[in-house]
Amino acid sequence: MKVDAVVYLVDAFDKERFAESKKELDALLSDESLATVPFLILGNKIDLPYAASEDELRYHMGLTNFTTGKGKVNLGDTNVRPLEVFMCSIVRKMGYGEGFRWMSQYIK
Ligand SMILES: Nc1nc2c(ncn2[C@@H]2O[C@H](COP(=O)(O)OP(=O)(O)OP(=O)(O)O)[C@@H](O)[C@H]2O)c(=O)[nH]1
Repeated sequence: MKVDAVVYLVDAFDKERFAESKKELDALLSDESLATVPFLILGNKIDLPYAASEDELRYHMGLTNFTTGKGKVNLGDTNVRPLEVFMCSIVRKMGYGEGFRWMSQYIK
């Protein structure tokens, strides 16, 4: 089975479960069959006042200095896997569009 991309949705409000979520994400990130597959990490529920910020989420997921940049970043002639964090609110229909647009540039 060919996987084009991975979208990983984290509940940014459920801080108690960040460690659990990081563990699952690490397992996917270290899966050899996904080594070159773009990863979109969505931090959901930012409409809630105590939801984690993007920086907090990045930190707790162990992604600080590991994300590859928003906007158009050409990784074509590198073997760097595209990975970015976008914050969103699914109920408010906000934020994930940017994430999916970012991801689409890396899908052949
Ligand atoms: N405030 C808010 N609630 C949301 C959002 N997206 C989903 N929900 C709510 O979250 C609930 C579903 O919940 P989760 O507990 O996140 O679901 P889950 O990931 O399937 O379950 P767990 O594995 O137990 O976390 C529903 O009541 C949704 O309405 C959002 O962007 N903002």
